[in-house]
Amino acid sequence: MSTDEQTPFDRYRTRIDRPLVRLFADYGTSRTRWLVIGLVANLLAQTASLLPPVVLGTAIDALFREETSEYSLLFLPRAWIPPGEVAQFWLSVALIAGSFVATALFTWIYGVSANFFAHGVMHSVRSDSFEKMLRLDAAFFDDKQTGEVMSILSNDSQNLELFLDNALMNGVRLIVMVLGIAAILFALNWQLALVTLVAIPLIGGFTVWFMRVIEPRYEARQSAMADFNTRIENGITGVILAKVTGSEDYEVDRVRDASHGVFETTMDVLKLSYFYRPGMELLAGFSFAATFLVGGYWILFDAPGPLTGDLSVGVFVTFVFMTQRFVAPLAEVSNIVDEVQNAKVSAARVFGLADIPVRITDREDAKRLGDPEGRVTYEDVCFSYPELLTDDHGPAVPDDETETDGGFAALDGDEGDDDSVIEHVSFEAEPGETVAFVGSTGAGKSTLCRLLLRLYDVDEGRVAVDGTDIRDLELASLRQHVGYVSQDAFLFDGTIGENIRYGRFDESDEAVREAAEAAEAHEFIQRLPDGYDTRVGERGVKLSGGQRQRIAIARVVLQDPEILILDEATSDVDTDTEQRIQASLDALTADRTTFVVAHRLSTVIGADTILVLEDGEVVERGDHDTLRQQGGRYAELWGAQTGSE
Ligand SMILES: Nc1ncnc2c1ncn2[C@@H]1O[C@H](COP(=O)(O)OP(=O)(O)OP(=O)(O)O)[C@@H](O)[C@H]1O
Repeated sequence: MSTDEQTPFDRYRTRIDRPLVRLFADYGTSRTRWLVIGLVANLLAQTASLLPPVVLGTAIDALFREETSEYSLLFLPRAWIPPGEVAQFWLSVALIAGSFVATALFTWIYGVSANFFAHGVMHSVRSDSFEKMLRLDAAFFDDKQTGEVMSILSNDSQNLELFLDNALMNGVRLIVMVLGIAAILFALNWQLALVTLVAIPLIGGFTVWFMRVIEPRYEARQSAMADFNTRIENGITGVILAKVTGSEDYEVDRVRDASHGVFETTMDVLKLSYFYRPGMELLAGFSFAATFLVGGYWILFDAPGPLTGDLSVGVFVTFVFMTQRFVAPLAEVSNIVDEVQNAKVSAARVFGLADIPVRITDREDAKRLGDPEGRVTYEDVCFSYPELLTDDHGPAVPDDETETDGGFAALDGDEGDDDSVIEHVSFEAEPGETVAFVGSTGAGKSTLCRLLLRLYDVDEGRVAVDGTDIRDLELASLRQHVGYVSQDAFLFDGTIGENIRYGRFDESDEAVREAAEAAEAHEFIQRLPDGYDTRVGERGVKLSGGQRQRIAIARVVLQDPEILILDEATSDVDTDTEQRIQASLDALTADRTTFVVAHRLSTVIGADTILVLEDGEVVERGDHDTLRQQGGRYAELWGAQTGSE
């Protein structure tokens, strides 16, 4: 995917307004308790940590100097201060020790609560994003979206986590520190406080500028990361193809290019970050140096320049300590800004995914498909694959709220019917009948099957089961009654038993074995070292194509649906096995409505109806004998395959 090509994710992402506010609104509110406890504890921890320098300053002036002044503390009522230097000394010790203990205790409370909040939010974000991904229309996965989704689940989740547990709490700490310190310094000596705090507006201005210029760079980096993930994903999935075509160098170059994109965009971010970070430290350092210079001069000589009054050593020491205390959190502003910016972009991507409308879903008044008889009707069905709109096709994002196509547009539309995959197809399959789709490659056979599963919706006409439009049925109940064995039988990493049981998780071992027997799979499974407990490897790579297909057939036998789709279900097995499977398939399909897609016409001889498709249109229909006698396209195909006239 080139970076100038916008994916639906990009399109919905750019519409997200204030993503971090939405993060709190959607995910934070149910966990406010933890957030509030965390914030309060953080506040108390930071306040307690400010006490020691104040107590130290007072102790210096009231106890340790020759000319002592009165012992008074900003936060302690005068009546609570004991008379006598020794008692005051012990009070100081107790206050300093107590504030360290309080800081430790509140830091622990805030750490635990803040993390409960942050990780709780992340848990929900991750699970919701995955669920959303799984519920997206099949058409999304026709495009290269996997890398994007992977990025959201890993990279973006991590960014949000950093924001929620680091940036948020450090931000609060920073605000408490700066405000708390400013208040204390102003109360102690407002003139010197002005000198110390003069850097604050500069720091603020510098930060606002930085946030403005860094945001587009973060977006570019995130996008480059997603491109890279997509490339890697593709590279790993296609590793065998790359090997057998000797294209390793080509793949490596493509990944290298994508990686270089990540490198360049990351450097763009870092160059600016590393300008900002030392800049911030310098400004904070100036504040410290200015305080030391002005305060030191004041004590050594007299109030400098326009400043007036006295400055005691104790107050000066408190200033020096306090200024240092706020230099450190200020230097952290850069990290906080980094994390906030990253999180903004990531949250927008998370909500970009969340906002992609799902078109193929249950209608509000959808009916459950009970125990269907299995009559299937296609009425004047037209279909073309939806295209995820790019700029060439107009905006994918609905311009007004009435448009609900979810960023899809059918390819035909205004551009004529050139891209139509199915054109005005009508037929009916009575319960228990077998209908075969034959025709040259790309004629639309598999597409017709996918329409019955509602992986896509028809553009015109309707597909009905027992007379009800499948768009009016609950999707799950429809799919429960339609079994599907496709050309490329997919297996999950897991055991053979688990794969047969997939979708019917409660079935007994006995039922699994019977299903395998019906699919002619039991024999080879038994010969495997761990039988039904043998792991099949990622995507089932440890099994042959034919073995995978037989497991997929066993899965559908176990499902026991009223309607069955066998889309080249036996294309990967040898003729011998095919004949054996065919016998069991015949038993399986006898009383079910069955759709068979097959290139080997010998497998469809027994079908009640054979539909011959050409470019999405039914050009011939009838049973085997009728079609052979017609001497048309079917007879031609039959002749080519069998060598007979
Ligand atoms: N997911 C998709 N997105 C866009 N176009 C598709 C998609 N799947 C198939 N097509 C196109 O639709 C047309 C019909 O494809 P389909 O898979 O239905 O053909 P088929 O008759 O089953 O072919 P085969 O015998 O090779 O399996 C083809 O032109 C194909 O390029």
